[in-house]
Amino acid sequence: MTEIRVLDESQYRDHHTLFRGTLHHAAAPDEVWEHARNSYEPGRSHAAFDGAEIVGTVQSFGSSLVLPGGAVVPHAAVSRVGVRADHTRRGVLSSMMRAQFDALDEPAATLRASEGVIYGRFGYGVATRGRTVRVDRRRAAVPGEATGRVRLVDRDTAGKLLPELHDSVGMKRPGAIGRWTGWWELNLFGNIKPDDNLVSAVHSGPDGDDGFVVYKVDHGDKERVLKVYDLCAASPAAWADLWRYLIGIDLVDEVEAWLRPLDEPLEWLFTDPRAVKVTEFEDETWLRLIDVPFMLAQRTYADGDPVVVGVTDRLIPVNTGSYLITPDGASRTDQAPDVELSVDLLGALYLGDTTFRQLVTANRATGSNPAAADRLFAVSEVPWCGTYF
Ligand SMILES: CC(=O)SCCNC(=O)CCNC(=O)[C@H](O)C(C)(C)COP(=O)(O)OP(=O)(O)OC[C@H]1O[C@@H](n2cnc3c(N)ncnc32)[C@H](O)[C@@H]1OP(=O)(O)O
Repeated sequence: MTEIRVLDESQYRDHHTLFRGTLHHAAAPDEVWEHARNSYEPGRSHAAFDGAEIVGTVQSFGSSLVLPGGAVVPHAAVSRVGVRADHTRRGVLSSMMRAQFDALDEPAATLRASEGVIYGRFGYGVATRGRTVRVDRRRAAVPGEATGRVRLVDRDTAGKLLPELHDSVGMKRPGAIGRWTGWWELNLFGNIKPDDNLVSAVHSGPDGDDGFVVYKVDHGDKERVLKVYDLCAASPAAWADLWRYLIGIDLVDEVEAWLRPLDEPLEWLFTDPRAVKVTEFEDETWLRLIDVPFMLAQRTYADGDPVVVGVTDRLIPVNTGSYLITPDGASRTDQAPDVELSVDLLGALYLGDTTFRQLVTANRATGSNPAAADRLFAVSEVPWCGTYF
């Protein structure tokens, strides 16, 4: 019999070690733990206990989420989900997920999934996706002249400047999430070996700093690949200048950027569209609407006739019901639904990555006129997060 408990500070390292073990990694050495410990926030780490032993973990970080229309709501970034191999497939994760939903104050949660079959049953749906691109540096040219300036910054400067810039520049597109202090420490600046040549560059335009890129050059046997980890820009001009800068760096064969927005118009930026090869499409954000009425009321809708959406939620039954969606907003209703779907699929639709028509075609939702719902849920920009955790 396992019991789910919220951990205190003295148990965080055991939590971390158990989770790493489920990914087949050894326990973190002290120098890595020094950075990882700062990502633990009070009251946000659950573990499953079998007697005195931890056999499962879940965790979340306090964050925010940008919605269609620009509203920003609190959001929980869920991570470090793992169950010890000798305790899997007996409901441990299911119990931890329930305990986590009960404990969370945020109306929505997102995660990155290790496998595609795990999280739908818990109400998470694929809400943003990304594409990995490789740019042949010698074939890529950006017409015109740079309009701003790109300057390299050292790691200490980047550690102060980039979080501020992400807050102002990176929180525009629906799907973007606020980065917590521990994210920066663990992902970009803390957990980096001294010989890792991670480079940060900041763009400034007429109104000051308005974009940045973080990258590293890998020296392979045959080719040198510049890998872009992070690229944010406030304007098309800053975005074009940052790419112009990247393809201008000497002793590089290819520029690879992982999980970029599906609508990033690189093929239109370079004179030769074939300089860009898409090497992968991947799901990025898995979104769980925890408070469905609140979340439906927070995003905006396009013009169109009113539609009633019927939602079923097995784990959080209070969400189950019908919602009237109009160009002015969303509210509960007793009317019969025009389209019906489960909460994981509402998560997939919510930011605009997929459509009712696609889900009805794939037999995942029902309704005779999905196009009417799609008109209301239509967005002008493909949602994308850009923050891996
Ligand atoms: C956000 C992140 O941290 S992503 C990282 C996720 N962690 C990992 O991938 C680490 C390795 N895997 C694990 O630790 C475990 O297998 C977990 C956490 C994925 C699943 O934990 P479990 O305790 O086995 O899940 P639980 O027993 O509650 O399963 C619930 C249901 O999901 C199914 N399920 C769970 N994991 C999987 C899986 N990997 N593949 C297929 N089905 C799965 C179960 O069969 C069960 O189905 P049922 O309700 O029809 O019986």
